[in-house]
Amino acid sequence: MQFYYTSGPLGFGSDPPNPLLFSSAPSLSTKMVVLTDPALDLISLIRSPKPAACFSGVPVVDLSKPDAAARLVEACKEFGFFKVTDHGIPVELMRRLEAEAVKFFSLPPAEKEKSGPAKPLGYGNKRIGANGDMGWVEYLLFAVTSRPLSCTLMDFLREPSACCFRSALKEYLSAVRKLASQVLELMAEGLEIEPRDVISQLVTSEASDGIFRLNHYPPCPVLRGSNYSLTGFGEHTDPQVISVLRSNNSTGLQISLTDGSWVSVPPDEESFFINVGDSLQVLTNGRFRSVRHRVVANGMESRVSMIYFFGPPFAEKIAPLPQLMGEGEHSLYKEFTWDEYKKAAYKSRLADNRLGLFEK
Ligand SMILES: C=C1C[C@]23C[C@@]1(O)CC[C@H]2[C@@]12CC[C@H](O)[C@@](C)(C(=O)O1)[C@H]2[C@@H]3C(=O)O
Ligand SMILES: O=C(O)CCC(=O)C(=O)O
Ligand SMILES: [Fe+2]
Repeated sequence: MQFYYTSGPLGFGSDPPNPLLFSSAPSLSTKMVVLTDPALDLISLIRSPKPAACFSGVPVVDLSKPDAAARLVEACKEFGFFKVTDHGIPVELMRRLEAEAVKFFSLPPAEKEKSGPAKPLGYGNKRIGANGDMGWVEYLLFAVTSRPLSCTLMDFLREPSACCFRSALKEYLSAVRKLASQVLELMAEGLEIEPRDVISQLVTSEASDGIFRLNHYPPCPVLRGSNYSLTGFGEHTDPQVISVLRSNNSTGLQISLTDGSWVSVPPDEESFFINVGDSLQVLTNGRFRSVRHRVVANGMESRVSMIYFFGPPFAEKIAPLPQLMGEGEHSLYKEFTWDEYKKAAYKSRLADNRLGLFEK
């Protein structure tokens, strides 16, 4: 493959024909590629064609079944990850919000950039966080609390034309908040600890630090016809208690198993995927593992994901729940507040072992 360097913008799907493509040859290995400066970033994101195996073992927790609490605890211990079905949230609501997100991401770059750059909230494009991480992704990151949504909205969402986006977002957030409460209460039940809301109240109080993210991984024309892929969102664990993820029917999400191998999570647009975050690993003194995950974009599909990250109030102490500790059991972690952890997390790179800093 040959690379030529030019200057000019490297855009996403809605832009004019991609300037990276110089010839119409079908495979990456035979393509002549003209590189714009930002395309240098693209090279670092290209991954070799080593596909992760499609994993049929993702634990599925049917919330209507009596064994939900036990299954969920088992999944959190083994994988830190599971899929939730029979959750009662209408798929139409998920599709409504997804359609609004797609509309936003289809706007001309200059329009989208009015809501950016993400610092860390707002519209972001390829740059993830403030410490040099890059991914083939554009996104919107909002702060969401149980306070009125209007407190935390970006300008474009305040405009009368955004009323459908606003109402879908509001309804979706409220439904997912209820789902998270239900899941966290089932966790307490499965762990046999009281009160049942001991974990859920951490993330549903007025002061809880909730973040909502809409991610768009556009197709990448350079990779069409090749079996190369791109780093969409690099490997990491989520710092919060849990993250509730819903995506369209595209592949890309991968999780790391206990042996360090990566497997691909089969998509399911009608279900939710739950990640155990670092804070829940600490609250359970390591019984639950916070799952390392990443998104690999394949260049063909457009992936849209929406993730609600449930964090505790800033002043909350993150320490193992006393109800859970066995006799003589010590905390594996130094004491810290969510504020301290979040500040440290935001100084780290995506792939860093953030909890390592707080291990005893
Ligand atoms: C590189 C970074 C992006 C991130 C903040 C950080 O410095 C390390 C944690 C990252 C993460 C991962 C989960 C969520 O997507 C996120 C919003 C979060 O709370 O922590 C992101 C942060 C981000 O994109 O700003
Ligand atoms: O977009 C996805 O499917 C997952 C992204 C993710 O892990 C994150 O935003 O923290
Ligand atoms: Fe994540």
